[in-house]
Formats: sequence, structure tokens, C-alpha cells
Amino acid sequence: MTDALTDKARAEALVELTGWSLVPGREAITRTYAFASFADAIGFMVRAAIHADRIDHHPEWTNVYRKVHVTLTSHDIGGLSQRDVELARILDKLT
Ligand SMILES: C[C@H](O)[C@H](O)[C@H]1CNC2=NC(N)=NC(=O)C2=N1
Repeated sequence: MTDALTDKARAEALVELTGWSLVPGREAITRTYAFASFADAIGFMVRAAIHADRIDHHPEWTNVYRKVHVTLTSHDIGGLSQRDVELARILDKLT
């Protein structure tokens, strides 16, 4: 379990996490990744899934052809936590 981000930590995270934005009306952040091919998008999802499971924090996501839409929130606390920031950093590194 983890605590909700403070307003300051949330603002700092959004500055650092280029390409991520708050989901209107939700305690969640979102980013869309675009890949060169469907195979690249699925390859990303497979690698990301292994990392997500390792840190026990799991994305909400959908794939449409070459794109992967990711939403991160901490269901346990009904809000944003450092675990969302950690997973966002990991996903960004995988691309
Ligand atoms: C018991 C287990 O650690 C929790 O249910 C984890 C699993 N993965 C999770 N993933 C996400 N995104 N939010 C959670 O609150 C969460 N909780």
C-alpha cells in the first residue's frame, strides 16, 4: 500500500513525465505511445507487463493497431501514488 501523492509531488511528476497528462475527472494519468508497427506495440506491452507484474502495479491499457493507450492509477487508494510515477518512468524507458 502507498500514500496518495501530495499536490506538490503530483505537479512535479507531471513536469518530469513528458507526454503524460491527468485524466479529466479521474485520479489518473494517461499517455498514448505510437509504434512503427502492431508487432512493436505488442512487444512493448509484453515487456511492460513483465515489469508491471514485477513491481506489482498494473496498467489500464488498450491497443489499437500501432498505438497503446495507457492509464495509470492506484486502485488500492483510489488515487495517484508514487507507484504510478514509478511505472510511468519504467514504461517510458521501454520505448
Ligand atoms: C495486492 C496487490 O498488491 C494489489 O492489488 C495491487 C496490484 N496491482 C495494482 N495495480 C494498480 N494499478 N493499482 C493498484 O492499486 C494495484 N494494487
